[in-house]
Amino acid sequence: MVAALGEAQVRERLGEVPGWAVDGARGALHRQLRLKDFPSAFALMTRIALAAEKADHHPEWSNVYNRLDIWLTTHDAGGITERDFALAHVINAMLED
Ligand SMILES: C[C@H](O)[C@H](O)[C@H]1CNC2=NC(N)=NC(=O)C2=N1
Repeated sequence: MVAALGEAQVRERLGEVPGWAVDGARGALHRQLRLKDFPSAFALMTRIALAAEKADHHPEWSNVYNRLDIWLTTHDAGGITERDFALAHVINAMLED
């Protein structure tokens, strides 16, 4: 089991994952994206879903048309862990393609 990172550790590491912020109320990393349209948003969600399943680490998210909100938190640890930063990195890399 992975341990939740402390608040200071999380803030220190935020610089590694541009675009992500801490959502304190949810105890999660949060990023909001606006894609070109719904197919673009859903295509990205499909890619994220496959990567998440492979890593056995799954996002919380909300999609409205071209907007996608993603929260990364580790339910087993009750907070933000290395696994959330790892998935944030993977998502950011997808956005660079
Ligand atoms: C049994 C399975 O490995 C766990 O339930 C995994 C699945 N995906 C998960 N995803 C997230 N975000 N947090 C978890 O703690 C988690 N746990």
